[in-house]
Amino acid sequence: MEIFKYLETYDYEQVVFCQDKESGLKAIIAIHDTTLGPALGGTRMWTYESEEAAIEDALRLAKGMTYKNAAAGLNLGGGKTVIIGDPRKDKNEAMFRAFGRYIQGLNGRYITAEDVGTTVADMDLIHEETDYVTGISPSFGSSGNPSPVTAFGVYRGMKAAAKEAFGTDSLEGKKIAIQGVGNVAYSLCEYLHEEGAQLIVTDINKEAVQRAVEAFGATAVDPDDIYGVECDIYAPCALGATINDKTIPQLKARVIAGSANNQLKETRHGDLIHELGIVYAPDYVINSGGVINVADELYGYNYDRAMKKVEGLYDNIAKVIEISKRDGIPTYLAADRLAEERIATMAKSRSQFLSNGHNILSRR
Ligand SMILES: NC(=O)c1ccc[n+]([C@@H]2O[C@H](COP(=O)([O-])OP(=O)(O)OC[C@H]3O[C@@H](n4cnc5c(N)ncnc54)[C@H](O)[C@@H]3O)[C@@H](O)[C@H]2O)c1
Ligand SMILES: CC(C)C[C@H](N)C(=O)O
Repeated sequence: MEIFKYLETYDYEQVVFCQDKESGLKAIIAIHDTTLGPALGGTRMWTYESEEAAIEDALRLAKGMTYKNAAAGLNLGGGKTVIIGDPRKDKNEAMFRAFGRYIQGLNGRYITAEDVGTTVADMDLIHEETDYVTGISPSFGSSGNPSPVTAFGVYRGMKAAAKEAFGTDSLEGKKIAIQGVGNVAYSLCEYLHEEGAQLIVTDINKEAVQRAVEAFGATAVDPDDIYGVECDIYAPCALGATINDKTIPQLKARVIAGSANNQLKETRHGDLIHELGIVYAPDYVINSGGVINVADELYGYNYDRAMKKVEGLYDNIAKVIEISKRDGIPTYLAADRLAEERIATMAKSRSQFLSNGHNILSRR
């Protein structure tokens, strides 16, 4: 990978490599764009096949956060961290403390939170070293685990997409196929069950499936069978890239709305589902409830205020659908347009000179 060429092509600002031999920390902080404000994005801990794969993931995820935060209406830029390691075996206190010091060194250009493989307890350790961390324990007056709020946002966005496909946003009696019933999807199931939807679930973890079957009367299917089940809505809530050449021909759903990041394997798959008339709620718009929730901590966390904002994801998805119809483009492109237009507008409105503590006048 020619790293500077890549950074230049996709307009990245900064990449920071962090290592601490004693604790085993190997982390990459990628800051994509801070036009709207400091870069906020979670820390993912994962066993990568190679260092190059880890760098690529950090870069891809950081750019995704620029778009997610912009489309969510947050005054925040995009960044992300990956820590190379097995979250079940390789974590220790010193590692997260060392990482916290690296974040502090960025002096507020990057703010972190949870992502795959990291928890509220890890954020609390980072918080020992820096204030530039969110999603820490509610005992600090913070928002804690973002997953239930992400789920609420997915529920609201799903209703908006259903309105477009079925003419009503009621999910009562709708058959909804859910891939992965982890943290986000279990809470999502609660909302859907409450509204009277029929749930079909799958997970590679049999206990997670059993829990959903018992709590919500869900029907369980094998992981490979979820794409082809008779349903109205497909909710990808596990990994990315599940909308691809192999799965699209199997889909019976008229709506795709789920929490997973990077659902389209390639952008052309977004074109394909659009041509098939499937209403796709773009991943980074519908799953932005978590980041909206943790971002509220920056104002002094207020649960009701955060939930009110997340409730508004119904309107965000409706807006994306409206742009898609107005401009005759797939919804994934409409979402990009929404984010890019906001960044461009704010960049213009900020071009006015503002004196700060480090300009020449202050040194006189
Ligand atoms: N947690 C949040 O607030 C949040 C916010 C935005 C986006 N997301 C995204 O939503 C998705 C789910 O997040 P989560 O926090 O619930 O994670 P999680 O790890 O709690 O849940 C994911 C579930 O998917 C299952 N799974 C993995 N591979 C599978 C497969 N091939 N088939 C079926 N099931 C499979 C896992 O066993 C697990 O139960 C992730 O893609 C994450 O990046 C989460
Ligand atoms: C800041 C975090 C809560 C972000 C979350 N991991 C996401 O992908 O949106």
